[in-house]
Amino acid sequence: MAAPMLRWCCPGRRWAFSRIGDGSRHEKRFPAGSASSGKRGHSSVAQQPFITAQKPRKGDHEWAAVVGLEIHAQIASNSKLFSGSQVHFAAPPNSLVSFFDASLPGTLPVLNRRCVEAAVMTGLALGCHINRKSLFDRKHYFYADLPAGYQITQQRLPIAVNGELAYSVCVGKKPAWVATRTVRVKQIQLEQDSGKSLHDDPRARTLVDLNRAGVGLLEVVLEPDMCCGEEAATAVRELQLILQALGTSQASMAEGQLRVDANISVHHPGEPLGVRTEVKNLNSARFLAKAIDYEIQRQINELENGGEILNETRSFDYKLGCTVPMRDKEGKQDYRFMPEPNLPPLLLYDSGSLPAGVDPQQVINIDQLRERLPELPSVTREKLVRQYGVLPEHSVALLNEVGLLEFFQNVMKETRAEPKKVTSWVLNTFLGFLKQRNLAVSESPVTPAALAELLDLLDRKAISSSAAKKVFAELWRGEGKTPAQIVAEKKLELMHDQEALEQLCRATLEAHTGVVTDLKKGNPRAINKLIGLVRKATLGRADPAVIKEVLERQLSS
Ligand SMILES: Nc1ncnc2c1ncn2[C@@H]1O[C@H](COP(=O)(O)OP(=O)(O)OP(=O)(O)O)[C@@H](O)[C@H]1O
Ligand SMILES: [Mg+2]
Ligand SMILES: [Mg+2]
Repeated sequence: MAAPMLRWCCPGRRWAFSRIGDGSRHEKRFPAGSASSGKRGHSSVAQQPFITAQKPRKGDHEWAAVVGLEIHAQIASNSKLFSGSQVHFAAPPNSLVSFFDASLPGTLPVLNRRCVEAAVMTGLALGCHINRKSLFDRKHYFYADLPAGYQITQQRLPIAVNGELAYSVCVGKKPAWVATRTVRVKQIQLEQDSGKSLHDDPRARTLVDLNRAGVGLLEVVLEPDMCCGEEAATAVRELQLILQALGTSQASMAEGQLRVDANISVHHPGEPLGVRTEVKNLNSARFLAKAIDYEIQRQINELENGGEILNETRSFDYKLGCTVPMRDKEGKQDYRFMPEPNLPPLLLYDSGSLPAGVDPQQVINIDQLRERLPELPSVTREKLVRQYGVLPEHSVALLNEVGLLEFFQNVMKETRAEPKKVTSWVLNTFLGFLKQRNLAVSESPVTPAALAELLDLLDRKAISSSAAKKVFAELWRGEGKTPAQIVAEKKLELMHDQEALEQLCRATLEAHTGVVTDLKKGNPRAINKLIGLVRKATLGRADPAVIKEVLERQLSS
């Protein structure tokens, strides 16, 4: 499929800072330091330069893209939203289904306190207003994995409204900027998940697994404040980190605990927003970004060719890299919303409004939940910058990989090396090894203690940095040797015998008179050649700075 030329702008690109939406979006920027994060080889979208489209050429119509997300996060709870069935990933099909989940007549919903607390905590963390009264509604649609024929959700009066999600992006290449952007949170609603339909194509049948039916979900609805796939993926990543920090959802996209519907439209800047399409059920940050960018281009092409955009539901074909209309969702669906008659309004209290003498187990006190809020990722990042002098974009990278921050902090506890050095080793060497082998931090054969010891050796100049790389590669083999043992076995310790080094330098100068002549003629590279020759003769065990000093002294004498 040939990629058509992009002619859309995203606020934040160096060439187009126009604002779209209703103007509430804002951005704070600060320099990200000298190191460009784009070349670090990280997979995270937040680490890539934030430029994906071409500058419109003179005469081109400029297009602005608008993206709004609906994010479904599975609540981390032992039991379902309205029944006592357990919640487990990958349990045998239909092994976690109560009569209520299967919609047998005569069964009634009982609200799970833990799910309500998770919604309130998430709302508080996103600066939402928590509604003291919220309502449950039935949303009707027919699907084999929805036995009741409706889903219980909060359409009329959701539990939390009007919040804000702030996230950091690296903008530009060199110099890079870390910019903080915000997207408005329209609402957070509690709702039930559906079951799963397993399509057995060879036998032309569909099997239904109801284990997921009735699991509690938080639907976080974001206003249409974003403008491209990368921005949306970065916002989702931040929300994922927040949910994980709160413990309200494990939010693993791979395990389907975080699923995103992306709403996308395009318009000419200054004109009303265009008709949106909705790309359903994206469960990877990469596919989310790809699906959105594809859909933006498709809509622009369609409109430029005289076509129109239908308000339709689409899915992303990740093999072809394109969005396609969903056959079963053609046309606007009528969900026939109605109040859920079996659930009374959900009432929440704060310390001031708590009725006297009430059983604390029977009510939820928002103020108590506020006190239980843990440190949020944005605060952790600020602390890293303040406490260790870590560059802002490095603080983003440290939080972006599960377990990486803890690894970094554990190395810091045990080493004398500077935080800057530790950050560089953790983000470049350590993360590089992990990425190359597609491993998680928890699967690393190198422990924080081993890396700390290695960095100590480097810090007291016992080994050179190239030797340190060799030691790290050896540690990665996971044979249980300590860095000091590897250094001793491989004879990697720096040469401290000054007399021997002097002799090697002298011998090198005598054996390579051509290079010496070159140097004297003013070729600046010749000295590096000589340093390289001496290093080779020492098997990489001499410090290049010391070699240079000796060579220059001998040459001038
Ligand atoms: N013109 C637009 N372009 C892009 N996104 C839009 C536009 N208008 C609204 N949106 C986004 O569409 C989403 C609407 O979500 P909401 O849950 O309110 O309704 P829905 O999609 O109709 O319902 P459902 O939950 O059944 O999918 C929001 O994320 C909002 O930001
Ligand atoms: Mg929705
Ligand atoms: Mg929707």
